[in-house]
Formats: sequence, C-alpha cells, structure tokens
Amino acid sequence: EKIMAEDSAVKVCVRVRPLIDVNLTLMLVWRINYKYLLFFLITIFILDRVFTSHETTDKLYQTIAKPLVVSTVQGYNGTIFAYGQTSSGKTFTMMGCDKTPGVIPLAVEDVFQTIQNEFLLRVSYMEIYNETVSDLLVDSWKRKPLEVRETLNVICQHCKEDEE
Ligand SMILES: Nc1ncnc2c1ncn2[C@@H]1O[C@H](COP(=O)(O)OP(=O)(O)OP(=O)(O)O)[C@@H](O)[C@H]1O
Repeated sequence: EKIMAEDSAVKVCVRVRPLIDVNLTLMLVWRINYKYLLFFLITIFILDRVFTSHETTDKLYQTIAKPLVVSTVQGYNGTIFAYGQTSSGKTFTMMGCDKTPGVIPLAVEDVFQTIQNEFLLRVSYMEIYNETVSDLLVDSWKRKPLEVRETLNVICQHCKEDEE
C-alpha cells in the first residue's frame, strides 16, 4: 500500500483516539455553556497520513514504522516518536499492552526476526518532558537531565571558528 509521499525524510502522521468517558462529560459541559460566542481558529496542516480511531496499532506500525525498521537494520538511521497532549494515546501507541502491543515491542520483535549472525544492537529509551530529556533506562532516583548537543564536538562550530 503506497500511501506516504516518498520525497520527504520526515513523515508526520496523526492518530485519532476514540473518545473516552471523560471527553464525553467535557463535551456535555461545553454544550451547556453554548451561549458564549465561539471563535474557530482554523489552521491547515499538511499530513502524510491520518489514522482513524478504527485503525489498529498494528496497521499504524505496518504503514509507518516497519519500513523504517527494515532500513535501520540495513544501516540507515531512523527515529519514530510520538507527540501529543496528556491522554492523547502516546503510551497506548508506543508501548501498548499484551493484547495490543505498541510500536516499540512490534519493532523489537521485527528487529530480532531480521538480524542474522553477529549484529551490534544499541538501545536507548528516552523521554522529552517539559523541554527536559531523560534517560528512562536509568533508575528514576539517579536520573539527571541529558545534555542536548548540536554537534559531536563539545565546542560548538562558531566558537571553534572564533578561536582559529
Ligand atoms: N487508539 C486508542 N484506542 C483505544 N484506547 C486508547 C487509544 N489511545 C489511547 N487510548 C486510551 O486512552 C487513555 C490515555 O492514553 P495514554 O495513556 O496512551 O496517553 P498518553 O498520551 O501516554 O498520556 P500521558 O502524556 O499523560 O502519559 C488510556 O486509557 C489508553 O488505553
């Protein structure tokens, strides 16, 4: 199935989550306060793919993550991350549960199905929360924010040029 545009290195997809009880209550409250004048701010986003609330995590994985997993095993770099407000379904999509495994366990399974012979596999598990990057493989009591570097060198390119 060829759904995604081939020409961009970055793909942006949206997954619509089904409504949960809290949302229904909030919608009811909103309807009661309907007397207020409403302004709609319309913003247009161009997306590579929208997954409806009826589409499964497995479908999402096969469409957007599997091709990346395959090319990563061939030596290319790839990143998949979920972004969204609280309760939007990031954990559901990325971790899932025993019944509905998420992108991470599906990818790990695929990687181990694909690799043969000797293979070096490095794994990092990070979270960006409130602009802070944390290593989730470190015990929470020992965890310190990770430093973000824009180059491999500790000295930035501009400072280096000034020094020369
Ligand atoms: N596509 C989905 N289908 C069914 N249930 C979903 C779906 N996405 C999320 N949910 C449910 O919605 C709730 C919130 O989802 P989840 O915990 O994944 O959100 P989150 O984005 O990780 O939130 P937080 O940022 O607070 O950690 C959970 O109960 C989860 O099971």
